[in-house]
Amino acid sequence: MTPGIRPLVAGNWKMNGTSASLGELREIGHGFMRGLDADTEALLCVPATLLTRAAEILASTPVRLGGEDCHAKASGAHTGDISAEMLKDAGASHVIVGHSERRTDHGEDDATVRAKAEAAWRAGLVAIICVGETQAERESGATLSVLSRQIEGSVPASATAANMIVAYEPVWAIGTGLTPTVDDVAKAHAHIRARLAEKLGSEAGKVRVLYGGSVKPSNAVELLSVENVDGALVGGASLKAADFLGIAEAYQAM
Ligand SMILES: O=C(CO)COP(=O)(O)O
Repeated sequence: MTPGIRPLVAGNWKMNGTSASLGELREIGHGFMRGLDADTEALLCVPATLLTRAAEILASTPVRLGGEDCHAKASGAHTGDISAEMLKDAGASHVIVGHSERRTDHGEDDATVRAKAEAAWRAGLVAIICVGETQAERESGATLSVLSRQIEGSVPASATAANMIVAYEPVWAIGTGLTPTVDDVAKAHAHIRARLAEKLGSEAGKVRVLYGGSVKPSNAVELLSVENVDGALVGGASLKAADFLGIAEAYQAM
């Protein structure tokens, strides 16, 4: 945690969820209304097909909604793509950009990610910019240099703590059940904070830096109590209300 930063527990449903999953979403909303630590913010990033209904369900709860990606343009001839403006219109306040699955599956590079973050701001959304090294990069000792390059390339110079969140997601830890050691998480997050400070000055001290990659209720306290870890970006465990609420409860245990 970072003194003065309100932690955020964010879910990323990825390409999961149909109307049958809305019950879990409702339960998550109720869980946060039942008084989970008021100092912890909650966000669910869901497939665009669910946003409108999710917005209705979560309207009376403190849980915010996000998209999982956006196009860099506001509108136009881009079949199958969704703009930040459309996400906003459907009820989103946030959008994930540069997730490693987008970088890999769709060949998105840092410049694309930066353009998407700027598109998010144009639409009034908060951009959650993801960075993280692959297994091979980790094994070759390149973790910190990869993070430097991604921060340099993906984070626009006009980023602020109000319009951007950074998520450190080691690619090898996503969906594998593997997590870095607490020491490695601390080093990566301190490095990200330092690179942000070079770019954004004192504003960097207020930017939320989330950890993502196999976060679950049983490891949440350990991972979320690391210095400079200001919350979690949760994949698989955000699909079940009990698991997601269990992770959010980690902050009450601190
Ligand atoms: O990619 C992630 C969140 O964006 C992490 O996914 P898992 O929590 O399933 O490892």
